[in-house]
Amino acid sequence: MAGVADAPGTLSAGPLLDVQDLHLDFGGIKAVDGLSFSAHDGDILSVIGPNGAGKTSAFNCITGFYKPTGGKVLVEGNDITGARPSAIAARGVSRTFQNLRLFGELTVLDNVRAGMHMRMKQNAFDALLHTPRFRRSERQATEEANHWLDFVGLRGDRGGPARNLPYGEQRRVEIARALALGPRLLLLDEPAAGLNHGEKLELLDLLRRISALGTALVLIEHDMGLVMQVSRRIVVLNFGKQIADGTPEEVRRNPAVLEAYLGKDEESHADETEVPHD
Ligand SMILES: Nc1ncnc2c1ncn2[C@@H]1O[C@H](COP(=O)(O)OP(=O)(O)OP(=O)(O)O)[C@@H](O)[C@H]1O
Repeated sequence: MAGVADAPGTLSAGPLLDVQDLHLDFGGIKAVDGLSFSAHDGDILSVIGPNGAGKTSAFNCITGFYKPTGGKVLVEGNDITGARPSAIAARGVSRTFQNLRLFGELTVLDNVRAGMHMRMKQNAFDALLHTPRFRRSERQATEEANHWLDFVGLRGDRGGPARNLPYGEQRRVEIARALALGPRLLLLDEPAAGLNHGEKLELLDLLRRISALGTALVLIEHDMGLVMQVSRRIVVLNFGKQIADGTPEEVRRNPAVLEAYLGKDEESHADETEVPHD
């Protein structure tokens, strides 16, 4: 049987991520109540639903921050259900958080380099003596960090503390840090939150470029304009239950989805981004 101890990178013809009948209960609250979906290389999939629908809880189960009370999560066919976040990250699963989790006092570059250390071959001896191997790998880490900061389009100062950057720039740094892990699968929790219109357009372009690298993206996002433009598929949750899974067009017309959002129309349209078609 496949397990967490299997060799990483096992090739499989199946989906990259396979979530099967996932459940998470908090006492009497069914935060996630039977979620199933899968994602393949380069996919862009969004998980949407009203506030409290269970989206972040589902992300936390997939990435090991919560232990699901039922169901399975498979990455490349390997069962990672309930594994520690670091073990899941080592499988090529990276994420960002709804609330930024940068090290504010560290430089922008160091924040991104911090994302790489788990895959760098260094030991305490190398670091202490500043061996040629240590210096080489530090140089390589800096080059890679700069590459990812270029990739996300960071304009601000890379040598200063991360907290000095404007909010939209900090969000880019968080994505650069997640990319520096070299993920096969990247989960982004509300990447457009707090961004202005121009920044949302840049985010849309960035998401497409990440997907073009072959990395699968799963987003939680409230901005329906962005979701409808960028997603290949959309999974809809309401009160923990999965009420739809389909293309943007299918989901837009689904009566259960319309009902879940009924009365929230004005609110959801208020932050809608009009983004150009291809
Ligand atoms: N740590 C927790 N303890 C108890 N209940 C929780 C906890 N985390 C989430 N919940 C509950 O689980 C349900 C799902 O919450 P969750 O944050 O996953 O929803 P969400 O769809 O991500 O919402 P939002 O769009 O507002 O971020 C809610 O009823 C919430 O109150």
